[in-house]
Amino acid sequence: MPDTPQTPLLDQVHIPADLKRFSDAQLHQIADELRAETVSAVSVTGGHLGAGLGVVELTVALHAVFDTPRDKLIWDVGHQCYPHKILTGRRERIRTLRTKGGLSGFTKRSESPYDPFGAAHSSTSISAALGFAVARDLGGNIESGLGDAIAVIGDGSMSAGMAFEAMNNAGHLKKRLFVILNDNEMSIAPPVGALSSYLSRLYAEEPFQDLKAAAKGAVSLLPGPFREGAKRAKDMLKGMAVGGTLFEELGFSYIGPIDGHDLNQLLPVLRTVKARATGPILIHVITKKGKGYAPAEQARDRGHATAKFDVVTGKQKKTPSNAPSYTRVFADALLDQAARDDKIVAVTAAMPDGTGLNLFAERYPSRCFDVGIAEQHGVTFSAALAAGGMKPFCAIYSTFLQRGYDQVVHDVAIQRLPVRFAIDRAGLVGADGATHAGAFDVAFMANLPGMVVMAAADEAELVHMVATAAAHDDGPIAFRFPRGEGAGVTMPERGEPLEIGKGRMIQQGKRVAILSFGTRLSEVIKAAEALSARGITPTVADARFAKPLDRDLILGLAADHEALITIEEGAIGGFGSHVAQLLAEEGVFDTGLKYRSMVLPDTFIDQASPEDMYTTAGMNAADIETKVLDVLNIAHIGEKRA
Ligand SMILES: Cc1ncc(C[n+]2csc(CCOP(=O)(O)OP(=O)(O)O)c2C)c(N)n1
Ligand SMILES: CC(=O)[C@@H](O)[C@H](O)COP(=O)(O)O
Ligand SMILES: [Mg+2]
Repeated sequence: MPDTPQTPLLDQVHIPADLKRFSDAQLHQIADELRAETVSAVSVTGGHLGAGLGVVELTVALHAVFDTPRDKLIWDVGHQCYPHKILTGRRERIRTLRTKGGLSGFTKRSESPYDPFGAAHSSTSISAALGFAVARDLGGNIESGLGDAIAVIGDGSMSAGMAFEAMNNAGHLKKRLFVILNDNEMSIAPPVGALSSYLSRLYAEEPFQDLKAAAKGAVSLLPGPFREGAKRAKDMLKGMAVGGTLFEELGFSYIGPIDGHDLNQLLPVLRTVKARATGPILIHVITKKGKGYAPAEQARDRGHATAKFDVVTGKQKKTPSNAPSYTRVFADALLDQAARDDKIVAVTAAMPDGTGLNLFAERYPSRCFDVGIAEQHGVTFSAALAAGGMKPFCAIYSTFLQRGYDQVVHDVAIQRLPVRFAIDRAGLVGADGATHAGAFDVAFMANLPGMVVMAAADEAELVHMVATAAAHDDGPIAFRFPRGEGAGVTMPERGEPLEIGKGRMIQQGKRVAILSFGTRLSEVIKAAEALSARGITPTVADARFAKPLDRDLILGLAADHEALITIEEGAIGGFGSHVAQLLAEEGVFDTGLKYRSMVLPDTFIDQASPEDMYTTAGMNAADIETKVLDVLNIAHIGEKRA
């Protein structure tokens, strides 16, 4: 594939309506050009590549047949939407994907009227499409108009409970609605579970589409070529009982499987359903993740996500790392614990590589469970594993754990079951932006009675926290750690369980104490060094625990200092709120203590590098220094930021 693609037809497409001027044969060429443009753009920005390449033809066909933005096209997750962005007026900015001030890597309402519903977490598209269909039928009125509603959902995302909740509701409401099931036999990792096997069976039987259509009398819904095949199949079917697909049982008409890379199939099918559908229809398309770009097709994850790369060789341009990633440190520490305790089991919700549990699965296949994109189930499953005498480590990104929150409360915390939550991607994550920020877990975990909540200040601490969690049998426990590489500290040979609810002193100083929870500690230390150079040496401590709080440490710091500042990589309502509550309850504020809490601001921060995002959040060393000077009333305005 060339580095700078020639795109003579694509150059004439500024909005999707332009596609309607081209013949079907020309649409084939546009699809080829769109694929090349997508590869070229992602080579510059990095990002989600494979999923977009797999839906190039589908994107062209949907936009050529339907009338967006009046028709609402809703991409599940949204990680496959780069070709859609190119066709919907954002081509000029496509090489800003996932960068500060640039295009989001997902669909986003504020970005374009062609993104009617934002996403980034999976399995929401059918609910959203149904909502638009119902709003349309009830006379809803929005600027872009309300036409058809089309959800495009992948086979991995289809496995989540939410998708089936929506199918159940849609089948009942019988609204005209289109669900395109984009089946590429991949999630981020190979998909798991019975639904995945079911889908494979659906298309393993070649004449299936004909047989099914004939059996259900849906022949008239199919375009010419299929109709003939179906009639032939009907003859073959005489006397043969064919059961409905799962989707038909849920009230959908089922069409497929069809080849999602063949516009000669996609265009007539979409045109037919657009002209004739009255109720909910599921169109099952078969595609290849990474289609058309060999390095993606051949990658283990089919090019799911990539760093910047060289288009010709496919070689990724990764910056060399100085320390192991937190994820890797967690994975190794867990393996170490698991080697000594055969009750330890691990649970991931479709993120084996992202959580590092792929290593656990390799070593202990029968003790590792990928439950698919099913965080709610994963949490309750872990709760029952704990109830059954196992020691589950439930490894879920902070942002995705939000989806399993009632299960955390109802199934884990209320029953005081010792589930160990390994919360990866805590804090601001960078290019994935606000949807993936691990901002809320401290707030939503630490308010639960009986939940222990820890944050690792560095990778050595993480090893100890894994050991602490393994040893903790008296109720649930959670530890959080960020995306990316560790601080490069000396690693302990082995993790040692920490005393629950005890922090540690880092340096003793005067006047002001900074109490850090999590990996901002390195910024705190930088700030402390800068302040020392000014003659103010702060006390620095690492809280380790947000729940239970180290009361002695906190009350001691409050008693011995004029001011106390807490800092954490989380939103309002987290560690700092618990500290404030303690100080208030103990009457410490009455004694005149100056208290400040540094938390993420009460806004959603758009994508940028994590460093830039923390600058926006006002949580880097310079901000901490400023906070200290402010609280001590030391004049500095203009001086530091000039
Ligand atoms: C609730 C939730 N859990 C996990 C993820 C992480 N994730 C993003 S894409 C993806 C795989 C989706 O697979 P599929 O829907 O088949 O799309 P494909 O990438 O194959 O096109 C996963 C697990 C997510 N975005 N949302
Ligand atoms: C789309 C999605 O949700 C994932 O692919 C996510 O982008 C992975 O993030 P990490 O790169 O932090 O694993
Ligand atoms: Mg898939």
